[in-house]
Amino acid sequence: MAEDTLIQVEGVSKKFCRGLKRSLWYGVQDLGNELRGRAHAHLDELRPEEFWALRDINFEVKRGECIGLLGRNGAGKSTLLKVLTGLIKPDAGRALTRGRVGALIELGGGFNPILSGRENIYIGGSVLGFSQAEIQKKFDEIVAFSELEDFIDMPVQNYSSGMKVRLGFSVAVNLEPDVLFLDEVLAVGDAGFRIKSYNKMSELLSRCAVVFVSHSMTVVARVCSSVALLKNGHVVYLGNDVASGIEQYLDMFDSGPMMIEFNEKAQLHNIRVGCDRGGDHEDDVPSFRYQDDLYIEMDATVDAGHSAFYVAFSIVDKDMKPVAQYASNNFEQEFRNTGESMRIRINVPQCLLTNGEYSLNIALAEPFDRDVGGNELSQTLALYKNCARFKVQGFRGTQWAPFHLPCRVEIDSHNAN
Ligand SMILES: Nc1ncnc2c1ncn2[C@@H]1O[C@H](COP(=O)(O)OP(=O)(O)OP(=O)(O)O)[C@@H](O)[C@H]1O
Repeated sequence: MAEDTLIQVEGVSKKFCRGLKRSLWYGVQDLGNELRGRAHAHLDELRPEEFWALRDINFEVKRGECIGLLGRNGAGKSTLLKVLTGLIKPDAGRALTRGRVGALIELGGGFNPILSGRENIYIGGSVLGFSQAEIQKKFDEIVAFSELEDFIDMPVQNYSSGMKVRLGFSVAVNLEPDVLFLDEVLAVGDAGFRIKSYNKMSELLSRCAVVFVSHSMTVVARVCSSVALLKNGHVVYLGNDVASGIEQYLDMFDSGPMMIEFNEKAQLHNIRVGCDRGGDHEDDVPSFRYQDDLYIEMDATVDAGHSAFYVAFSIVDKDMKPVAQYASNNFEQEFRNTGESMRIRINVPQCLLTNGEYSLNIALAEPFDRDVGGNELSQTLALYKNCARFKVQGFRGTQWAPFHLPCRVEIDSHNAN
C-alpha cells in the first residue's frame, strides 16, 4: 500500500444468512472446512437464504482524507465498518489499515460496563497500543474533552447514552489515531458536543484518514472529502464530488405522495410550479434554471364564513427540511374571499435555489387576533404538504447550501487596516 494510504479496501465481500438455524449450520460447515484446510467450498456462491451484505468493495483513503459512507438503512455501511475495524472477517478480499486506529462504531461498544470511565480509558488506550505512561499523559485531555470529570469514577453502565458517546469519541480522537472510524452514534450527543466533535474531526483530518458513516447530509457535506454510496452491498458511486454523491443518495428516496393535512375550510387544486420561459421536464418533474423567474399557481376555494385569507408556503428539500418560506401577511397582503373558485398565482422572482429537487408545502390561513407580543394569531384553512415537486439545475460551481446569493463584493484597499 502506498506511503500516504492509510486505509485500503480490496475486493471485500461479506455474506450473511437470513435464517438463524441455517446461519448456525453454515457456520459449523465453514469452520469444519477451515479446520480440515479445505478452501471455502461456497465462497463465491450464495447458499439458500444467504445474501451479499457487501460485494466487491474497493477504495482507499489517504492521510488528510475523509470518506463518507452513505446508503439507505441496510445498505451495508455498518458491516463495512465492522470489517474495517476487524470485528468481522470478510468472506473475500481484505481491508488493511496503517497506524493507530481509533473507532467509535457502536454505542458503548468496546466499553466494559461494570468498570468506571477511568478504567475504560486505560483499557481502550491499551487496546490501541498505548503504554500506561502514554495514556497517563493523555488522560486529563480525554476527560476534559468528554466533560465527564464528575462522573469518571462511575461505572459506565450507569452512563446515559450521550455520556457513553462523549467518552467513546474522546478516547478515539484524543489518542492521536492515524485512522479513525466513526459511525452515526455521534448523533446521540447533544448539540454542543456534536459541534465540538465535528470541529475536532476537522482538526484531526490533516493528520488522519477518516471513514465516517452518516445519514446527515449537512454533516457529510461539511466534513467529507469523498463519498462511497452503497446500495444493497454494492458501491454505486465512489468519488470526490461530494455534492453529486449526496444528490444520488437523496435520489434513492421517493419523495412520496402529496399529503393533505387539512382541507376542511379551504380546498386547493392543480397546484403547480412554472416558469414563464417554459422550463423543462425530467421524469415528469418540472425543471428550471438557477435564477429563473418562477411562479406557483393553484386553484382555491375558501368556505363562506371566512372573509379574508392569506397564502403561505415553504420550499422543502429532498430531506423534507424547509429551505425557504413565504407568508403574504408578512407583507400586509391579505385577500378577500370571493366565495367562488379563485386562481392564485405567487410570483417568485429570480429563484436563487441551487441545484436539487425541491417540493412545496402550501397553506391558506385566516388571521384573527394578535397575542400579547403583537404576533398575529391565525387559523389554518388548508394545509397541503409535498404538493408540487420541481428541480433546479444549471447552477455552476461548488454547492454546499440550498441558496446561492448573487452578492457583490467591494474592496477598498485604502480603508483596509
Ligand atoms: N450478523 C448478521 N447476520 C445476518 N444479517 C446481518 C447481520 N448483520 C447485518 N446483517 C444484514 O446485513 C445488511 C446490512 O446491514 P448493515 O447494518 O451493514 O446496514 P447499514 O447500512 O449500516 O444500515 P443502517 O443505516 O440501518 O445502520 C442488512 O440487511 C442487515 O440485516
